[in-house]
Amino acid sequence: MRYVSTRGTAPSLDFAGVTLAGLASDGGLYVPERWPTLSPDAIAALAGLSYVDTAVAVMMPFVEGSLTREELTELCTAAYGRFDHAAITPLVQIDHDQWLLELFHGPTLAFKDVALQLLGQLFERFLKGSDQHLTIIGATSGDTGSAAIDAVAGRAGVDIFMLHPEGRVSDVQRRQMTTVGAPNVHNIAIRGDFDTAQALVKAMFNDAAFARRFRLSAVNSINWARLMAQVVYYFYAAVRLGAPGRSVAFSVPTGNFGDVFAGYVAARMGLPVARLVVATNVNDILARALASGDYSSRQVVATATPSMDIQVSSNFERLLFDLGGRDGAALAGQMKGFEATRAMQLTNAQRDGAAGLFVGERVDADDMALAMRHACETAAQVIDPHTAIGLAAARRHTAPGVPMVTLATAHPAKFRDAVERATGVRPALPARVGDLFDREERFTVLDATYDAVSGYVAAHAVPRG
Ligand SMILES: Cc1ncc(COP(=O)(O)O)c(C=O)c1O
Ligand SMILES: N[C@@H](CCOP(=O)(O)O)C(=O)O
Repeated sequence: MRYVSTRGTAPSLDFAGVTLAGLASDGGLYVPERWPTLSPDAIAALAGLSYVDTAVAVMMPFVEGSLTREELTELCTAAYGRFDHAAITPLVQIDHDQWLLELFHGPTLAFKDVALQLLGQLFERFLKGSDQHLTIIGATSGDTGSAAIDAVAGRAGVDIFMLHPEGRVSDVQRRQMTTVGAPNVHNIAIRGDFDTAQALVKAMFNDAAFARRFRLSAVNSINWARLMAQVVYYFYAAVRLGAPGRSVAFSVPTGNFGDVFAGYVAARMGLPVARLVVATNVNDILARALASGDYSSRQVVATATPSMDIQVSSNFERLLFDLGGRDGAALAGQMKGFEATRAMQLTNAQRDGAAGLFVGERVDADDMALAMRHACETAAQVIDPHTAIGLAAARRHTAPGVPMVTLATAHPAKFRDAVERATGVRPALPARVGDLFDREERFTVLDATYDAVSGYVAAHAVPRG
């Protein structure tokens, strides 16, 4: 499988190449040159398979040329060996048509582990025998950071620099990042919001001199391998609910548009997906874009769902590319315009294409709290605030007879204060992170400027040999 950039001019790469590169050299994002498909018979054959076997069947077409089936199986077995539920991503029914897909049984208690545990394995595999040192730079609104750090902490040949917005992540999220003592982990709290952190990371990739000096790589969902691994659980859940004979709808709490884009990929691969509900908090750029075509970024508002406090959704570019006829030059122009003005209008093809599958829903703080109480009272489920945004949106779009699956993206204990405020229940931290509040924190606070951040990375990273 070859991969092409959404902005049309970066060289096409194989799977190993895109995994190590992260962002394309023209500033675009890599996507497969075509969508592989699974026939209804192949989807039916997934019934009863373990998570690892499902993962191998779904991901194999994407890694062809870079990994054998045996190698992929080995990497998936190692990646999912640290999850504390035998099903890896179990489904929980909460009423007749509503389900939760629990994605938080990995080491850092959020859906990010599903992809990042695999990405850690992939980095090790693709760097084997190379004397190149990898400098991973990433931005997090809380969950990617801890999952990525867990995946690469202590690994030889890799340093990770993770930017988070100072004071805008939960105490559990911050400590999961800042109490990891491994010397290859560098936490940076920036005086700014997540969008600024993400822009700084992209600026380092786009700084040709900087990118020549260090072998940069990405752990954010700009890295294609992240999304590929997330496609798997859409198949795993839908097959358990009757696919390919029955269509299934998904509601996805959304920020950077990675998780829900993985659902789009599953649909492009042939999974019968009835609807993808793009659930946002009041930072609703995506809900507005899907409703009116107006993709214009506003000031980020801090909410009880900090991981979704995002106004520039990185992966939306991948959707616009695919729906706009895969015209890299046109998309590059559209994105450059957005970068300059923080506003753009979707084309008719992009709007109409999205309308067939996606629907956007903005959920405010009151409806989020109501959804948390509803899950507690009717199904005895304590859910985290991000999942509650998804559930509230799901309940507005459930059609009789079509199973609606809300992606439960984080363990409620990561957001104990918000859960307690809404439900009166204070979720206990699972034993695997039990001593989090006894460990010493280590991070550097920097101004959100390019010079401050790139200077810090340059001073601590290992240059190319
Ligand atoms: C708990 C949680 N829910 C939802 C999201 C949004 O996911 P995405 O950025 O893939 O849209 C995030 C952050 O990515 C998250 O950490
Ligand atoms: N919510 C995310 C933001 C980064 O998203 P990513 O999926 O692109 O890594 C987080 O938790 O950091």
